[in-house]
Amino acid sequence: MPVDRDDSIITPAEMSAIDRDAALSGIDSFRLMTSAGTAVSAAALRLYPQALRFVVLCGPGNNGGDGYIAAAALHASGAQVAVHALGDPAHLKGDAARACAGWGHAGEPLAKYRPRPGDIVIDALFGAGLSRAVPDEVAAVMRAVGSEQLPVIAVDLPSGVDGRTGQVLGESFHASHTVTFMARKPGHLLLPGRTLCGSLEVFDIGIPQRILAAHTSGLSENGPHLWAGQAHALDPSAHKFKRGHLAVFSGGPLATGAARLSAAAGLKAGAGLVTLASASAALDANAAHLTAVMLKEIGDAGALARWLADKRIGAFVLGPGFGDLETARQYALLLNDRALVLDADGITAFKDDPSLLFEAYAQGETHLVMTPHDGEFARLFPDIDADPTLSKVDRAIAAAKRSHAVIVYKGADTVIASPDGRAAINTNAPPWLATAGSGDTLAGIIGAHLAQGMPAFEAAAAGVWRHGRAGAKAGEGLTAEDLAAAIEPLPA
Ligand SMILES: NC(=O)C1=CN([C@@H]2O[C@H](COP(=O)(O)OP(=O)(O)OC[C@H]3O[C@@H](n4cnc5c(N)ncnc54)[C@H](O)[C@@H]3O)[C@@H](O)[C@H]2O)[C@@H](O)CC1
Ligand SMILES: Nc1ncnc2c1ncn2[C@@H]1O[C@H](COP(=O)(O)OP(=O)(O)O)[C@@H](O)[C@H]1O
Ligand SMILES: [K+]
Repeated sequence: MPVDRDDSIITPAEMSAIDRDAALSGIDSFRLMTSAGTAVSAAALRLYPQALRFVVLCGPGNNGGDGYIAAAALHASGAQVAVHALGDPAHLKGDAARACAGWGHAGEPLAKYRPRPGDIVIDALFGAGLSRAVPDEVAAVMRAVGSEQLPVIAVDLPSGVDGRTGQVLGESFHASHTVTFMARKPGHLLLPGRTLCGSLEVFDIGIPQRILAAHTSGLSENGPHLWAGQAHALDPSAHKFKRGHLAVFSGGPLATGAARLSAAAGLKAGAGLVTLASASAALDANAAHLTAVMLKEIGDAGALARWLADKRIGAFVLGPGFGDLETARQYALLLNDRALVLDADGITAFKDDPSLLFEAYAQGETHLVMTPHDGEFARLFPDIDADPTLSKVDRAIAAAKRSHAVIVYKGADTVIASPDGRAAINTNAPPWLATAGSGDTLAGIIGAHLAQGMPAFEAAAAGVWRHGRAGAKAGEGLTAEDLAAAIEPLPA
């Protein structure tokens, strides 16, 4: 897959490796810093031409170095500039020391900064090098700036946000704008980091694409580049079986709605046929509500085993509203050589013995997609969930490797991860997707993709993206029924 800096996401560790490689290939690191700091000053002048004063807060590392460059450029443009430093600037090293010398004015200590109306704060305290909770002195300035509601332009990352995880280490700035360099870091897209960045600008400081490509791990923002070539335009000679047959398992008589939402979404997402498999007790309730979706009586594992002789059924969705955990376990194990989306109760069914599920799906190409929310994730992967050092991306990848499944780790920052280490962070989901039945709809869309023969990672990534688009199109106040109706065609 070609590496595109617009889609790629690089960790701070990868950024350091890129930086080292750039230096080895003869690129002058001070020029990179100059380029970075100048981009920050340009953003400040562009966004806040009315500023009475730019206050640049400079830290002890290269993030601070970018700050000194920005301060000098703002001063040269005639703006009023004040610099406040954390620690003694005499201890700065390398490029940061050179940038500070270039600024050439005596700065004030950070603790002496008193925010005043008309200030625009440039946060150059910590970037990629933040390694622990910010000191109390920094937290106090963050609170003071926040209570004055001053605009903050963050250099690389809002200080306090961990670039690898998006978590806040102690306290952080809430930026109105963030200028980062080269490519986005996970902390710009994962929560809560995403909400603390304000508008995000990625500035190309001149590191060549080949160096980026050599160090990216396969993490990107979710989008059509991930399934390019896997989503086929409709063949004029298509018939319904060619467009894929999806089967969805219904819950009991009082819990049939979730599976119908999945089934309706699967049909709308492009499966040629969708069949709802229902035990006899729920047949009447389902029959009364189905039109285009077909209905089949499947009451136990024996009936399912007989039905599986029909190889045209390309994929299954098991879990939404299903209820009966023992039967869910039996069905999931019977389906182990078929493409399956396991959601909700289908996931919970394996909480006491997850390895039973993982071993059943270990053979061949990945053909299981699991769609846990936080609670379901913790049930199947309690140790991964409990490890505070892992980011949401790390957790999803570790879970995918262990379970031999594509993991769709849901939430406002859904992460899709494959056992082969590929991962994507989704960014197009509006908050009103948090509504009952929204996850059932997602499972149906992914099921339709699997039924059409898309590989599991691409099917899942495209499903999450279409789900987000449908949410945006249906708009605030949507219900899960509206969501299915708003699913748009998949761009080929
Ligand atoms: N990598 C690159 O190619 C480029 C990096 N640049 C800048 O360099 C930054 C990274 O620089 P550094 O690696 O020096 O890292 P930082 O400047 O983010 O911070 C590192 C310093 O802060 C200290 N530190 C970390 N956490 C602390 C805490 N909680 N309390 C007190 N001190 C703490 C460290 O001991 C170290 O001295 C990037 O964020 C970016 O702004 C730019 O100059 C452009 C080029
Ligand atoms: N704040 C949010 N912003 C965007 N998307 C969200 C948010 N909260 C939840 N979602 C999405 O909504 C869906 C909810 O799924 P789930 O928790 O299984 O609910 P349900 O079981 O009611 O269908 C998931 O796709 C999730 O990623
Ligand atoms: K910063």
